Amino acid sequence: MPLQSAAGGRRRLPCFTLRPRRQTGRISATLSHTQDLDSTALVPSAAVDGVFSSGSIDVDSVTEAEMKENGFRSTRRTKLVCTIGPATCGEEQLEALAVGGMNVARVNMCHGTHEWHREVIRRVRQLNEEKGYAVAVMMDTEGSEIHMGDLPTSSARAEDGEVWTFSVRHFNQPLPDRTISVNYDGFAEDVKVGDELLVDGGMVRFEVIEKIGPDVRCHCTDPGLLLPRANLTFWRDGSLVRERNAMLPTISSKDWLDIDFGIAEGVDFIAVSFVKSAEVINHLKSYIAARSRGSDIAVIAKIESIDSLKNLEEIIRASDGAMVARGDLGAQIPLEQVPSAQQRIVKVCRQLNKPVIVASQLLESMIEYPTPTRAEVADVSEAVRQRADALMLSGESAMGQYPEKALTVLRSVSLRIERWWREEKRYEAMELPGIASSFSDSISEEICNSAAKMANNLGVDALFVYTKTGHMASLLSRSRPDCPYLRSQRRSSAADESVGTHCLSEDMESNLNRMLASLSLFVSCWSTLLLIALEMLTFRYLCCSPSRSSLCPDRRRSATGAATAATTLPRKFPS
Ligand SMILES: Nc1ncnc2c1ncn2[C@@H]1O[C@H](COP(=O)(O)OP(=O)(O)O)[C@@H](O)[C@H]1O
Ligand SMILES: C=C(OP(=O)(O)O)C(=O)O
Repeated sequence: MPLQSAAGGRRRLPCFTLRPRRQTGRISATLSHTQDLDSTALVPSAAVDGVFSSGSIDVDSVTEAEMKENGFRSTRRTKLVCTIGPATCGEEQLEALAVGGMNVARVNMCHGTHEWHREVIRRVRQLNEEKGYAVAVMMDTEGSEIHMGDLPTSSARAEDGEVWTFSVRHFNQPLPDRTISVNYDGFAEDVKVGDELLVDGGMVRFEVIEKIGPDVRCHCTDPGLLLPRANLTFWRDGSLVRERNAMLPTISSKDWLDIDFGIAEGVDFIAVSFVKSAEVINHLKSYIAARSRGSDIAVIAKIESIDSLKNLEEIIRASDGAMVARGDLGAQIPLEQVPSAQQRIVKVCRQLNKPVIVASQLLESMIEYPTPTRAEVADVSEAVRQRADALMLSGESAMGQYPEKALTVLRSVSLRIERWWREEKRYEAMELPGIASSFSDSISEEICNSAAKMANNLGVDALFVYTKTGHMASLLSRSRPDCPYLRSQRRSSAADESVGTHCLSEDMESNLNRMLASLSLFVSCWSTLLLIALEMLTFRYLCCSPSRSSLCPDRRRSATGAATAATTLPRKFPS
């Protein structure tokens, strides 16, 4: 369905943005698991993203297709992040991912040049503009990790018993045979003979057998594939050696240049690698605010180190979201602790109302094979069951042979588990401690918790939230209602109003009536659509008989200033 632009022109509007700053009046991408119609903010998980404005509902073309195919309640809530690399950087490949449900394109600054990343970002924006997708862009910083340099080929294989040299010398390509450059000058000084050297968290293992100046000769003990710029950690007597590494700044001078690039390119998210404390997040946020006034680039903290686990709550509070970066995390803590760390991070994010991405090796075997292992499917299912907001593909989409198939697996497993959750766990209470810092916030929180519960108990098709800042919508999504919600956000900045998006009236009833009329276009196949609407300004409970097409308000006001409304939308077309 072509969508009505805020300015009145007919065009498709990308849904799913993080912010409307350059695309005011369009739907923008979120990481929200909850799909909200009007995702102009980074909303934690649960709804259909889109904007209700000027009497129309704007959703991106993929969500629109999903709504038509699966119905409101079964639209996908789990957002999908794809790392873009050589396998997916072309226009056609990017479009195939967008069609397949990619919500966020991630570019990893560890690889590629600014020109390469700029071109990818331009292509994503162009797809949004021209074809109605709403794919957000996430820039991931390299961070101050110790890693290998580039390899002469896209990968190399280290075999059992082979001797390889890790060197801090600056080589001209091609590198000598079985030689790997290391980015950290202190490496040769820090390691000791007998240390264990883990590539990519243990995908390949070596033992240090000799140090010769800048060269460290190692014996391969666990063979495997070496990928360019893979992370390196070294272990001594069973413990990670991290003293020197822990002293490195979280954001290196190269990262600052990349961040400037990201700000200039208007990325939607900046993911910060190896965050150790909340301080760096606050610092980056101030930097972004100073560099680009009015910018709402969301800062995602990658939880991938012992320090980040130690300071988890304060880091998540300071950030706009978090990523469970299991690749590097698994190199810093024993592998068997990664699942419980993931569960903890997801839970803290849910509680603090911050979106969380579960990343790395979800479908690792699909780098080479067209079908995932059963264990990988179980891993994806578990992340969805934990109610993570988003799942991320890394090598599977960046350099794998089956990026689209991997995305299809993520999408179908997410949909299946979400449905299972709705059907089987319908009345399971959520453990959501209060997070409000004021009485009025507490009111919002209680309303949202109750509305989600009511929506689940009544089996409603959608929640409608009328929100000024997006806060109510975000609180609603924290409760992960079974149904999607539609967000009407009344924008208030001068910039927004100047392009005519300040379009909702104070009269909730008329907003709802207009929204219902628009909604009927999406729900032609259902007999009724039961809605609950929330508004903070006035308390109203609205309902209407299934046979009436407009709201029949049973209005009750209270001094608290909270509001809910429920209505049914009649069948529009014969089944
Ligand atoms: N921009 C790029 N250019 C080339 N290769 C890339 C790019 N982005 C990702 N890759 C490849 O995909 C793999 C997985 O991507 P990612 O998880 O982002 O990187 P890493 O594991 O190195 O942190 C990388 O190891 C690299 O081989
Ligand atoms: C996502 C991760 O980060 P990167 O790809 O930058 O190593 C990870 O370590 O899991």
